[in-house]
Amino acid sequence: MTLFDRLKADAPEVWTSYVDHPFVRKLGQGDLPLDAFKHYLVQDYLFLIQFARAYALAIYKSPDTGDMYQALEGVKAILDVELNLHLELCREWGLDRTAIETAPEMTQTMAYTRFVLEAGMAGDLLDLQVALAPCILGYAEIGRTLADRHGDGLHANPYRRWIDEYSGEAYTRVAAGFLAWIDQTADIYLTENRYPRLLKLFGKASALEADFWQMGLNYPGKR
Ligand SMILES: Cc1ncc(C[n+]2csc(CCO)c2C)c(N)n1
Repeated sequence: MTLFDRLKADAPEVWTSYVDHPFVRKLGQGDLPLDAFKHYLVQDYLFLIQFARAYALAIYKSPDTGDMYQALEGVKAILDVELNLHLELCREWGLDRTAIETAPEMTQTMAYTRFVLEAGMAGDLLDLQVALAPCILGYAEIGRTLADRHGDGLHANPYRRWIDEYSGEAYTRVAAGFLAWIDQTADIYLTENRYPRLLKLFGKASALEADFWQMGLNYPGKR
């Protein structure tokens, strides 16, 4: 069993509250209000800036160069791919980079990103990876679930691009690489007596992901 499967099995409720959140269901059904998605995506851009810093911290916390290169791939995936995908989508709604980067950061965005950064600063690479895991592996699970559940109707779904991105081959490979990377670190650092603390980090990060979706549903101007 992978460390990720063990963590999920020990935190089933909070994990489901994240990967099966009403925001995710609506995204898959295509009936999520566009204003909710826009609000989410602008905050997600701000989230990713901090997340790139967390991945950069993983380079600093790496025990060897193999880990450093793995973490570097994560930094590049965010700065070269993810942020540009967000900018492209936002441009279609008339929002440019300056508008997004000067948008006020929501409390939920701040809470989640600073939590991950703090987990990494206070701990070792394994703590940081466990705090990052719901984000990296949860989106792969969500993408796969939505593509399986709504595959036939996706051509008519306005959020198809997002679902295609996270269910696609390239992202599936990123997630598989991350899954193997955590287990490799666990082989070095994991002892049974530190498992409860890792489970707490995993549960908290998953809860903060669910809060992030909820923030999207509570978009400004919602009646
Ligand atoms: C709130 C929130 N959680 C997770 C992701 C997913 N994600 C974050 S960084 C990254 C690229 C990793 O290589 C991916 C897929 C997101 N965008 N926003």
